[in-house]
Amino acid sequence: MYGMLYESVQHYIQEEYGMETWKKICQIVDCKHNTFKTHQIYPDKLMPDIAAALSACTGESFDFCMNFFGRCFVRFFSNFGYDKMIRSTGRYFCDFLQSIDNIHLQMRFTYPKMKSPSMQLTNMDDNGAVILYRSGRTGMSKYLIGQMTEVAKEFYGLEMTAYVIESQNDICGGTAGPIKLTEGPLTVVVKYRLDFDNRDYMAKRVNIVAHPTQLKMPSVDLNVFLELFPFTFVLNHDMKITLAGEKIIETWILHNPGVNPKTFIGTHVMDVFKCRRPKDTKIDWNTILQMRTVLFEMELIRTGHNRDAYDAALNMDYENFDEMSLNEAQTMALAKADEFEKEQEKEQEEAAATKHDEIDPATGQRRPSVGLRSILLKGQMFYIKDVDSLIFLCSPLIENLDELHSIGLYLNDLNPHGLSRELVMAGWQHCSKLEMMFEKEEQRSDELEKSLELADSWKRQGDELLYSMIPRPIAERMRMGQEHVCQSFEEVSVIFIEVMNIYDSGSTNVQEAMQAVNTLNKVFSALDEEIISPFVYKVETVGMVYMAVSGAPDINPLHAQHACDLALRVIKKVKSHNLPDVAIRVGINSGPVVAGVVGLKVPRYCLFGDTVNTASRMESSCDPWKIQLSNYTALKVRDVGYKVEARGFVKVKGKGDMETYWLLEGPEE
Ligand code: HEM
Ligand SMILES: Nc1nc2c(ncn2[C@@H]2O[C@H](COP(=O)(O)OP(=O)(O)OP(=O)(O)O)[C@@H](O)[C@H]2O)c(=O)[nH]1
Repeated sequence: MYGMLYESVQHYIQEEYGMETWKKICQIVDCKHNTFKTHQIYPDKLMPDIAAALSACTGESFDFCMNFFGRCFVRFFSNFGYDKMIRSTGRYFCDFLQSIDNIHLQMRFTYPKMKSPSMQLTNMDDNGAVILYRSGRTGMSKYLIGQMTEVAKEFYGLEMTAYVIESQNDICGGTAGPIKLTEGPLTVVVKYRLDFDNRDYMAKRVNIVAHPTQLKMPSVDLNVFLELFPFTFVLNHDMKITLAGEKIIETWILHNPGVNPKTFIGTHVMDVFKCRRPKDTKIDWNTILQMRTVLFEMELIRTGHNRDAYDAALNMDYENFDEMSLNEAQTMALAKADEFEKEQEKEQEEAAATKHDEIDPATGQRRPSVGLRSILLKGQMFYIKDVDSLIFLCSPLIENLDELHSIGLYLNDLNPHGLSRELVMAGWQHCSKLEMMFEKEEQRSDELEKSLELADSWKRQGDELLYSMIPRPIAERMRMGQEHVCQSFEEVSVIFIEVMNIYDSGSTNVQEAMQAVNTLNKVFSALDEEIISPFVYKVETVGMVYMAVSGAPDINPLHAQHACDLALRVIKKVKSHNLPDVAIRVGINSGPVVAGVVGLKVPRYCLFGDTVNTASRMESSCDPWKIQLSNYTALKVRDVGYKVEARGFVKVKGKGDMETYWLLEGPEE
């Protein structure tokens, strides 16, 4: 189903139920589309699925939601200017109800793959009307009620109530899908009673019938009709073709080269035509008599090329074949047969080359057939009392020049007074203009999608950069506009790691400096890989020193263990890199700190307090490849199974003698 219907649903759900509800619905139905493209086709099941999800989110019934979507569509398409089309269908609501099919037919160029429903008015009275809806889609019957209710109110100022009189296959559809009792597509048929004040319309009809001065005119010979409408045909009570215009016969021969031309007259209409609209209509005398306001679409059946039958029609005797003895018609027919034969072979090769499933899985729509198109006649069935027959007054529905050619017709075949020629030319211009517009729109929406993806990736990179400078929870709070103030923490564990023997600061050798940077980058990257948020957070690197903390900004009672685990992991990891001469040493201390973001240009998350100073001293007074813990930290982890060894008293700058410990191992796994 075209995206336009989904755009209206998304627009009004966001407007009336809020963005959060829409996001929740997208989650429930697993819809990945940020936006719906008007002219793109999406799976039909999405509509009932969204209704079921909205029903779950709001507690409204499924029918209420589908009705709401129908009303949204009418309100939404007014933004596209289609309201003018609705208002121009007629003075009264009944005029509109009789034109819905035609409205969709006008949309064929804009929505070429549209599979619109058919609606026909079967009865009307002062208090309303009865309408018959047919569709190949399930779940839309309440949607239609919403549309008609909204049109009656918005465009005709009428309060209308509608209810279902009888229905067939009217199930809600969606992911569960329609329950197919028989093979082939499901046809939904629903008969509605519409109650509204219809007195003006009924009164108008009486006046028109009663007043016009009906001049007594001589009756017209039916053949005149057939000249005026060369694609017309006449049906008797058995629905057999008794008369037909020359163009429809000629087209039929063209499409059935192997069949005797004379068999067209006298054949049952359904042996040479398929009734495309209204869908699933029983073609018998009484039914058709009731449907004289309905627009029919009849498609000519093509039996394709059949050489043997063709020759029979030409009663050719190939044994004593003498090209010179052929008459003109036979020569033409023979040439046509050869031409068709070549075209059929080419099409069969093309069809084989591009063999694909009949139904496009993405949209559930039937793929267009390959090869010659048959002709579609659109018109109305009129009863002519004088000859007690039905006449199908119609014109070919041909959208553009390509289709005209594919049917094997020319502009001259189309009756000059009809609109078919204009339709073809307009369609052709319209199509080429529209194709250009579609391409532009597709380009624009693809560019939009790309720029959205680019913006997303920039945002992600920006976030990563930000989180590398400021812990995520702090950054999120600042992004919400919360002023970040300093925070004090009762107890954290601060870890200092220094990379040793990496560079002689007195050296002026550029090569050595670059080597040192590369090695340092390798080591620091290895340390970064061991930082597991939110247990440990990297605070900064200053020179050869890497500083981390556990217990801030996310409070963590196991901060001492997590700090020791990190230290043990990094010693093991850096050792495994076997970098020549390089060593590291680690110092850890636990205690209170104050933490906050400082600076505007390059904001940094910093820790303050003596705990930090002491942790730094634990590192700067540590031996290579060792982990030195302050007394407080060692006692904390020793109680939970970490192996520590007393180092004794160490003279620590600015602290005097301090009792410290080596960390040997983690708790038994
Ligand atoms: C005037 C502007 C209108 C436009 C541009 C329009 C266009 C469309 C389009 C594109 C579809 C989707 C068909 C597909 O994707 O195969 C559709 C379906 C539908 N339209 Fe319209 N339409 C219009 C008016 C109406 C009105 C006034 C009604 C009824 C009151 C109506 C009844 C429906 C229904 C019930 C469907 C659902 C499809 C189904 O049941 O099979 N439309 N329409
Ligand atoms: N990387 C880093 N080091 C810190 C931080 N706070 C303190 N230190 C270090 O911890 C050690 C002890 O700090 P203080 O007791 O203030 O010593 P100081 O006199 O400022 O500096 P020294 O010259 O090292 O004695 C010093 O080497 C500081 O560089 C910090 O936030 N980041």
